[in-house]
Amino acid sequence: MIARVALPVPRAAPFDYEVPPDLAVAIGDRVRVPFGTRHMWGIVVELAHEPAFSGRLLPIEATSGPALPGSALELIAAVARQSFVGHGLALARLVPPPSRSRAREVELALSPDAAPPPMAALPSPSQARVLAAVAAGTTEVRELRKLPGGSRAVGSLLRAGILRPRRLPFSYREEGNAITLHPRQGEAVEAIRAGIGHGRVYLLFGPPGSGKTEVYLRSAAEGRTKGTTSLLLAPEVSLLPQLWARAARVLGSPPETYFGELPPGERWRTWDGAQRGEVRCAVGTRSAAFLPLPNLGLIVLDEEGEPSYKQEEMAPYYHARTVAELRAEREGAAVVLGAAAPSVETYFRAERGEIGLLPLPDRVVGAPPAVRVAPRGDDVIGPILAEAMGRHLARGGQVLLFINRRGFYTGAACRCRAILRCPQCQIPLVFHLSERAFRCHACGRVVRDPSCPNCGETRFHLFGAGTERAEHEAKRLFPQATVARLDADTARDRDRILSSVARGEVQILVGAQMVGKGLDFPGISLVGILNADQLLSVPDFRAGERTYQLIAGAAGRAGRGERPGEVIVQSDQPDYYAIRSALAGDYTAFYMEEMKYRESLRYPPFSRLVRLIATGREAEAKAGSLAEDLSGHGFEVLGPARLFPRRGVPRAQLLVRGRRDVVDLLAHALPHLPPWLRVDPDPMWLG
Ligand SMILES: Nc1ncnc2c1ncn2[C@@H]1O[C@H](COP(=O)(O)OP(=O)(O)OP(=O)(O)O)[C@@H](O)[C@H]1O
Ligand SMILES: [Zn+2]
Repeated sequence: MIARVALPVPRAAPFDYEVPPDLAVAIGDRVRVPFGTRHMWGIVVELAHEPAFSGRLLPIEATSGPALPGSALELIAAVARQSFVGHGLALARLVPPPSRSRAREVELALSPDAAPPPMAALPSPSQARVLAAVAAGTTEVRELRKLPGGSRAVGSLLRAGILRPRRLPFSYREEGNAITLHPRQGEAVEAIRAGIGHGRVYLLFGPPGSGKTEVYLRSAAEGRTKGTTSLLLAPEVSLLPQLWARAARVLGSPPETYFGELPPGERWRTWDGAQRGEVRCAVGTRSAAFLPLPNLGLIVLDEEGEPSYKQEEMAPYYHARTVAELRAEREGAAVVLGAAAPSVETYFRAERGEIGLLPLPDRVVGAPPAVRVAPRGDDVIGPILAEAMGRHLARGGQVLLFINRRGFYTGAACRCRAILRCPQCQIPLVFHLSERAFRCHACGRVVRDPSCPNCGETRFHLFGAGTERAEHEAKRLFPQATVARLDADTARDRDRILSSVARGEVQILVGAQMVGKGLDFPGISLVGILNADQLLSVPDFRAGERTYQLIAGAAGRAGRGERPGEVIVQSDQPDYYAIRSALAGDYTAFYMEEMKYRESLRYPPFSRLVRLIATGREAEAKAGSLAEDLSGHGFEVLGPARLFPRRGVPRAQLLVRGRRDVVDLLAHALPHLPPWLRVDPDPMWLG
């Protein structure tokens, strides 16, 4: 017997190995094989009697763990094809390796009102000490082990199911009172329920606070009564605690979690549980779209327009929406794309009837906020915003300040007018106060005492504002208030920060991207968007769409409770269509204008783009001859354009523009990619 094994090497077809007679090997099995002078783990994708390879075949050495289901193998093969990488590489990057889950924190597994354990199971003195400590709030295993007999006691309590590992990092709790759906919500749930099992795709389109999340959860609950499972995806880890807590309330039991930052043991636990059919519902970020839940009935992408749904850092490049739709086709799952500001591509499909449109036109809580523009001026927090902050704080409201850059100063200029740049990536360096140093946001390099490469000067004029500076200004203006900052640099404390905002202990929350989305904090009455124009300065065909999404999303955080909401947008270009329509909360007005622009330049949805990135020596020249080649084959090619180097490696890109079939045509034209070339279909960003 021959096994074809997909190995984690780029762009290679599966390799043939011999199955030793004493080893049982099935499709989907993880196997260890010799490869060159090394050993590698791969996955069996096919069994055959005749080898396709004429040389001597080497035997499989070992197998490990449960087999991957066929549906997951095929799904990942389809994703690998679309992003021009080998099946083995895609499997290695998308399927977590088996790993033991180690509890770092524990909690009591019994609810307080549960029946006491039987006499025979009463804890020993050391177990009693551990239980008392957990009940008193010590949840870290490291601390509990320090108690006399603690190590063994923690282990036996975990095995007995009296303690359980805490599913970090979620401490957010949602108190449940039953909600009666509004008629529009009820209709949406009904439509989605009917689509489960038929692979239908819907756009659930409603402004912030229109009750979309409630619809996702009720649909998942409907699916559960039909015996199907659900996947609920959010664009950011920071949104998972709330989604998790609300899902636990509506579904009656907590969902599992899956996202890149989870410790390996936890990731494997969720994946393996899904494979075994033990998971009914999971919440996660884009990578959770691959979780092999059997009987998948529903996949939800909340805030589907968010670019973070696209994996663009590492092959296989994929968009969680595409993965969801592949699963709709193959597994019959209904897909719900929820958004207040959908991507233009998705709205276009809904408008043409290619996917179902489920509108939720009204806010279910509070009234729409009052939105005002204020000139940007020289202050990070201008006088109009400062006045409003004072007013809201005095009344006990919470304030959210949104700024799209992190760091303190976002640029440094020399007297000779040179801008301080990363020596390897050429992008402007950002000053971070926390490190008292400059940092490159592309490669992470830290520069402590820079001097001008042009004239040697060591003093610079610092300009621009990021989250750190906004935090600093907020503290200066309101010394009595508790100010917290949530951005990629404080993400480790995310759970603590969000919980204290939820408890009302933080008066002013300053944040980048991640605070602008679906957070639902009823205490926030004022939202200030510090520099709306900054969003537009990105030279990209999605700049307008991003601007609309970020303003509308951040504005949607205001006034979700009893207090009426107010939004102040600092901008010097309030008449620019993306800003004007975001201020009015009018997505369709934005969409109409945006479509004119996209059509005039033939950008998506009027075409499909594929980005080809050449890296390494002679990148531009290689891209140039590839461009000639592809043009010769009838492709419309834009470029080559030189990109900023990344970590000192030169880069250049081509864009290929075509119709729906352009990815397939290109795959035919480029059957063997050279190692210096990467292919990213439907790119989010072109720069
Ligand atoms: N039918 C309803 N009756 C009363 N309250 C509701 C109803 N539906 C939802 N809510 C509540 O209204 C608030 C907003 O709803 P939800 O979070 O579902 O809206 P959303 O559209 O998902 O918002 P966003 O897009 O801003 O995240 C929540 O606190 C939710 O519990
Ligand atoms: Zn750099």
